[in-house]
Amino acid sequence: MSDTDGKKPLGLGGAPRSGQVKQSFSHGRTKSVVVETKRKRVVVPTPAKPGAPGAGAASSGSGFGDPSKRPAGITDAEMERRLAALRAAKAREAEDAARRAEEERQREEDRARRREEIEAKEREDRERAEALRLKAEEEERAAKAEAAAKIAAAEARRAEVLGTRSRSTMPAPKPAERPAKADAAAPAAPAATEEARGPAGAKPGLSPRKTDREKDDRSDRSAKRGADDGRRSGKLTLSDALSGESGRQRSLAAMKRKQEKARAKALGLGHKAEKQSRDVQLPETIVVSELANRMAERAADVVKALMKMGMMVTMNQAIDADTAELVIEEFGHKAVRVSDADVEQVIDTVEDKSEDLQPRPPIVTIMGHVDHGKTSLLDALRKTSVATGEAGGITQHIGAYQVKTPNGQLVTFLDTPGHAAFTSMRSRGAQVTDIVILVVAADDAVMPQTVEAINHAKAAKVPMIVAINKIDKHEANPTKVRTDLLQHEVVVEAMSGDVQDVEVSAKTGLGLDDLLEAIALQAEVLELQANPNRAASGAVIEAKLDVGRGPVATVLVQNGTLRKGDIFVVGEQWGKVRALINDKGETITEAGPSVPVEVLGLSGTPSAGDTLNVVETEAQAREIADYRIKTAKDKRAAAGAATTLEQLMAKAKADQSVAELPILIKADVQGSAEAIVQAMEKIGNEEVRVRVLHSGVGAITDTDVGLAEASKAPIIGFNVRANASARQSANQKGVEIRYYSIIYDLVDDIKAAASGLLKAEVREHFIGYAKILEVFKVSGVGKVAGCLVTEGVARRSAGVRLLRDNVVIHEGTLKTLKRFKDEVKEVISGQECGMAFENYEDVRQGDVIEIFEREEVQRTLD
Ligand SMILES: Nc1nc2c(ncn2[C@@H]2O[C@H](COP(=O)(O)OP(=O)(O)OP(=O)(O)O)[C@@H](O)[C@H]2O)c(=O)[nH]1
Repeated sequence: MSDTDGKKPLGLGGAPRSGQVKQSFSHGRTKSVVVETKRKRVVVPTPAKPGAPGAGAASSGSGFGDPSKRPAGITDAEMERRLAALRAAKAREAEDAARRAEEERQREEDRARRREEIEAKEREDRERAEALRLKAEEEERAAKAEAAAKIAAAEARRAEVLGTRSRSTMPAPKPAERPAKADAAAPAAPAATEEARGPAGAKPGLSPRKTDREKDDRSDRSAKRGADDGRRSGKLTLSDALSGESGRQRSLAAMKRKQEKARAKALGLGHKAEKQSRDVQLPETIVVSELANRMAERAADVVKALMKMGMMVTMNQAIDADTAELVIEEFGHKAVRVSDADVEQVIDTVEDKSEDLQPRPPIVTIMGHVDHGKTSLLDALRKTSVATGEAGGITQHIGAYQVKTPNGQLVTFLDTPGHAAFTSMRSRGAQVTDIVILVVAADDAVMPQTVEAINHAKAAKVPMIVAINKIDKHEANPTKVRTDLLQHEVVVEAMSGDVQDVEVSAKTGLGLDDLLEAIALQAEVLELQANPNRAASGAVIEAKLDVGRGPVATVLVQNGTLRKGDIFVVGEQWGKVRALINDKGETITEAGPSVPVEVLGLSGTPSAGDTLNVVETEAQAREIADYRIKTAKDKRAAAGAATTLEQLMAKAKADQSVAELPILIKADVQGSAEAIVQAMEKIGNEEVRVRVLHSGVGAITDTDVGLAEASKAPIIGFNVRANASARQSANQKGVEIRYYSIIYDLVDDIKAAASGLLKAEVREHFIGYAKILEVFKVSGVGKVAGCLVTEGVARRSAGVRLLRDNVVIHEGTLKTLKRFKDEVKEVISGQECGMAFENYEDVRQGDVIEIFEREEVQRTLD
C-alpha cells in the first residue's frame, strides 16, 4: 500500500486500485469508464507468539503484526493503538479455545457417567424382570400341575366308571410334561434378549405367547439397528425406554391372564364355558343397565362398548334401539326388535283349553229407572239393608256382592248407579256383565231410563230378565209393564216371548227366589266358564283412595285366580297384592273367577272399567304401566287439540266437510234441558246443525266428560256445575265446559259457534278492463302485454281474466303491473301499462283483460 496516492481509504485487505479512462465514440460522444486493477496480495511473515496458535493468521494481509513494517501514512500512536487491539483480540481467542477444551472434557466425562448409570439401570431392570418371569413361571407350573392332577383324577374316575376308556382319547397333559414344557419356554426369552440388544432386548419377561405381529416388530427393530448396534450399545433412547416399559407391563398382564386362564381351565377341566348367544328383546329405547341385564353381560362392559362406539353414556341413561342393536351384535347376541306396545305382550292372553274350563257364577247387573227399587232389590237379595243408610235414598256407591241361591249356587251382583258405569266399562272393553236385570216398578211404567237400560243391554248383547218390582203395592199393574215393554221390543215370557219376567217385591221378599231361579236358569243357558288355574285378569268396578289403606280397587275377577302377593298391572297403575278383602269385609288369600274383591297394594288409583292383569315381574308391570301412562298422555294431548268451541270452529273452517256442532247439555231440571235441546235443534240450516249428543239433569260428571272427549264436543252446563273430579278430568282431557244461566245467551253463543261452521260467501267485484295493444318479450319476466286501461282501474293485487273474443281463456293473478319502467300498484282508466300474468304466457294483441276483486263475506245463522 506504499504506492497509494493517499486519496484512497485505508483498508486491511488488498483493495482494488482504480482509475478513469475516457472512451470516445462516433459523432463526438464520449464516456468515462472507471478501471480497477487488483494488486497482488503480499504475505508478510510475523513472529508467532507462544500459546496463541492462530496468531500468525491474524497478521496476514496488512503487516500490522510487525511494527518494523509499518504502512505508510500511519502515525506511531495509531500504530500502537492498532497493535494493542490486535494483541487483546489474540488473547481473547486463546482464552476461548482453552474454555472450549475444558467444556468438551467435562461433557465427555458426563457422557461416560450417564452411560454407566443407564447400563446399571438396564442390568437392574433385566434382573427384576427375570425374577418376575421366574416367579410367574413357577406359579404357572404350580397351576398346571394342579390342573393336571385334577384332570388325572377325573380321568381316573372316568376310567373307573367306563372301564374301557383309554387315556389316550383324552388329551390330558401328563403332570411330568408340563414343567418340561414350561422350562422349554424359558430360554426363548434370553434368546430374544440376545437377538435384539439394548432396551428392546431387555424384555426377558416377554411371554412366549407374544403375538406374531409383536415378534415381527421386534425383529424389525433389531434388523434396523443391526449395523450401529455396537456403536449404540448401552444407549437408552426415549422411544426405546417407553417401548421397553410398556412391553414389560404387557408381559405381566399377559402372564396374569395366562394364570387365570390356566386356573379356569383347571376348574372347568380344560373346557372354557361356551358364550351363550341370546335373543335380546329390544324396545324403541332401553336403559343401558337393562340392556346389560337382558344380554346377561356386565353393565360396565356395555358402557365400555358404547364408549368405544363414541357414546359417552352412564348405565342409567337410555339409548335408542339402533345403538342398542349394535351393542347387542358386538356382544354376540341377537336383537329382537319389539315396539313399545309390545310391552303388553307379557300379559297372558292365551286362550284356555276347553278341558281347563270350569263353571263360574254369573255376573248380574241390575238396571232400571230411578226409584224403581234397584238397591232395595239387591238388599233384599243380600238380606242386608244398604238402602236405608243411603242419603236421600239414591245409590251413591258402586259395589259388587255375591249372593247364594236357595239351591247353593253363587250369583255375583254388580250394583251400579244407573247406566253410566255400565257404558263406561263397556267402552273400555270391560264387558263384565253376563245378565242384566231390568227393574221396572209395577206401580209406575216403562220410563226413559228403563228404555236406556234396554238399549244398553241390547247393545252389549247381554240377556235380560225383567223384574217387575213393588208388586206388593195395591196400585201395581204388572200387565201394563209387560205391554209397555212390547213397544221397546222386549217380549216377556208371559207375552209368549223369550225374556224371563218375574214379579217381585223388594219390600216383602216376594218372588225373590223365583228371580234367583231365573238367573240360575239363564246362567245355565249361557254356560259360563272360566279357568281358575291361570294368571288372573279382572275388571275394576270401582276404585278410591282410602285414607288409611291407600289406593283401593274393587275388582271383579273374570278369569284365573288372584292371589295375595301377585304382581299386576291395572290401567295405568301397577302393584303387588298386599291384601284381598271380599264383599263381607273378610280378608281372603285368593279370589277365583266371578269373585268381587277389594285389592290393596296399588301404586295409584285406577279407573272403573280398567282391566287388571297379573304379570310375572315388577319390572314388567312397571314397564306396561309406564307405557300406558305415556300413550294416555299422548292421547290426551291430541284430544285436547280440538275440543274448545273456538278450536272446533277453526277445525271446521280448515275442514269444510264438518258441518255439525256436537254438544253435551246438562241442566238443573228436566224442563230446562228439554227447552235447551229444542232450541239447539232449531239452530242451523241445510249446511250446519247442532247435534246434542246427550242431555241430562244434574251435575256434570266424569261420564259426561268421557262422552264429550270421545266426540270432541263441549259441555254446556245450564245452572249446574261440574263436580271436582269431572273438572279435573275435563282439564286433563282438554274438554271445554261452558256455564250459562240465561238460555238466550246460550243460544246466541251456540248460534255464533255454528255460524263459524258455515262456509264464507265469496263475492266478486268487477273493477276494470284493459286492452292488449302489443306483446313484448322481456328477458327474465317473459311475455309482457302492453295494455291500455279502457275502463275502471287495473290493480296489481286483483284477480285477472284473459278474454279472447269474449271467451275466458285464462284466470289468475298478475305477476307484474308496470307504468313505464316502474312497478305500480294501480293504473287508472285511459293510461297505458305493462302487465304480465303469473304462470301464463299466451297473451296476444287484441286480447282483453278483465280485472276483478274477491271479497269473503262471513255468513251468520238467522
Ligand atoms: N212398596 C215397595 N217399595 C219399594 C220396593 N222396592 C223399593 N221400594 C222403595 O222405592 C224407593 C226407591 O228404592 P231404591 O232401592 O232406592 O231405588 P233405586 O232404583 O235403587 O234408586 P236409585 O238408587 O236412586 O237409582 C225406596 O223408598 C224403597 O223403599 C218394593 O218392592 N215395594
